[in-house]
Amino acid sequence: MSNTPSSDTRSSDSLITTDVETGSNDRTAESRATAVATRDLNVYYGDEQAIDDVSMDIPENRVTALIGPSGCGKSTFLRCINRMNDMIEVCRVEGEVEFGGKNVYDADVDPVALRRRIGMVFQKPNPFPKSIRDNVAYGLKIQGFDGDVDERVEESLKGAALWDEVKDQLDSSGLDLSGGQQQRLCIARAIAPDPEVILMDEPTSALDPVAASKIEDLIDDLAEEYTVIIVTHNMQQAARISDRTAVFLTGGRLVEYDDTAKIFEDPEEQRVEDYITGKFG
Ligand SMILES: Nc1ncnc2c1ncn2[C@@H]1O[C@H](COP(=O)(O)OP(=O)(O)OP(=O)(O)O)[C@@H](O)[C@H]1O
Repeated sequence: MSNTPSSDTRSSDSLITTDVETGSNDRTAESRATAVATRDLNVYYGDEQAIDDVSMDIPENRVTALIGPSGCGKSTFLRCINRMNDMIEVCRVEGEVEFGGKNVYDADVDPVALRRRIGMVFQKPNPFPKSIRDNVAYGLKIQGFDGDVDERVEESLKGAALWDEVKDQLDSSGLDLSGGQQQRLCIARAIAPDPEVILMDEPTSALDPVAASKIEDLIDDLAEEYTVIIVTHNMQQAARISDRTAVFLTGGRLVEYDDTAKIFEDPEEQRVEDYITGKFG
């Protein structure tokens, strides 16, 4: 969302070569059911068009990366999926986002219920000024969860690879954790309501390389259970962790969308090659 490049972002742009490591995970390339599909999606902020007629099928239980230069609409696209753009008054969405057999923009879709099924993790870790336990339990309370909250908190913290580090301090403030731990706490909070899809908007760009690397490993694990859609400026990160990559270019156009290895090793479009080899962006 920010317009400023951050520590782990632009520096890597010119490093993409044919040696770039892609598809290091164990997931196979077999075709998957579609978790989320957009159809003729157009998004405007007032008179300015931010997404231009994007139709895209996003596979379930895979990591899909959205890459492209600053301002090309990646965050806008991500926010359409769970209707976070509803919060922006000047934002207008045309077209469809299909999820769970419905267009999420249908009048009878409750955005709050939608966001329980499509969780979100932001660029800057944003824990609540509450205990670690309450941070994770927060969404459960809102949804009237009637199971064992402590058990779900433990499962979620384990799922976010944080349990071992915090199990003896669940009543301490989430704000006392390191940045990387805070981001994993936010991931635990996002997975506690047991969503199907997790949206991540540059989740490592505010973190040091070690913390970022832990989150990358975690994203790989999360794809076992969830569909992960991630915006990143860091092309090496996209190459390392994603199965599919969508390249957006100026004006919110989806220029190429394919298996990650294909995008990084043999893209169809010259503009995509120029972008990933650092000729612009
Ligand atoms: N809340 C908003 N109000 C008005 N215009 C906006 C708003 N958010 C984004 N835009 C505009 O929409 C376009 C796409 O922005 P968006 O943040 O989606 O791009 P991005 O690719 O995620 O950028 P970045 O990589 O810098 O985060 C830009 O021209 C931006 O200025």
